[in-house]
Amino acid sequence: HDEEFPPRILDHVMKNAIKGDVTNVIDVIDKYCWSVEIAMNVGDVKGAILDKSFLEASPKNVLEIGCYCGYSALRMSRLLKEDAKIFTIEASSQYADVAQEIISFAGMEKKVQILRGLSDEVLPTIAEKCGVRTFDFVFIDHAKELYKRDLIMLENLGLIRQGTTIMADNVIFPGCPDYLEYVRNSPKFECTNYPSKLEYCENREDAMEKSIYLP
Ligand SMILES: Cc1ncccc1-c1cc(O)c2nc[nH]c(=O)c2c1
Ligand SMILES: [Mg+2]
Repeated sequence: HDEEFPPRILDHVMKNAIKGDVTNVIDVIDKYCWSVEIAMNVGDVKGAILDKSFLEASPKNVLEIGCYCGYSALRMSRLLKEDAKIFTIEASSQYADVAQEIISFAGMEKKVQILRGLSDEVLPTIAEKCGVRTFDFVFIDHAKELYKRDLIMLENLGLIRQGTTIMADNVIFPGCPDYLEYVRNSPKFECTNYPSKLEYCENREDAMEKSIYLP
């Protein structure tokens, strides 16, 4: 991916969005990505699917794996209930720097905490570091080859509980066949597929997969 997109979107947001207005920041990012250049945000169409599952779950503790520029963290933060929080893991310090700026510009820095590092390095200590026992909602949107490994890690570390909702982006494109096979064949997960399109595209199929953990 174009390494230079993050600084460009940050600059565009600072110049064109309303400081402290999270809905406007989201809208400005979507308009830019539809009109100027595609970026790997979950986007507005799949974002609406994420919103709906998020509201149904009404979570207190939220985990995101793959923050990128903070777009999906902002989408979820605007729907958070009182004293709820989002913890988002980002391995790229360049992405994390930009995400921090965008999240702060939108006024959501108290609701979203970025954890810098690789998911398999952050997850083992996240409970005590963040003062969280289990997560109520998890959004997986990082590298497709790590989805299955990280879900198994969440289970083994006891970071998900009876009823936790796990949403996964890109289960068609780029696609994560081993993850899908794992959750759909496991008796511990109730899965629902939401067909959609790749962000900011009209003609490429993608989908989100919702998995409710029922151990
Ligand atoms: C945008 C895009 N274009 C062509 C090929 C792949 C992608 C793409 C789309 C996404 O939503 C992604 N989400 C998380 N991590 C990714 O690597 C990723 C990549
Ligand atoms: Mg994605």
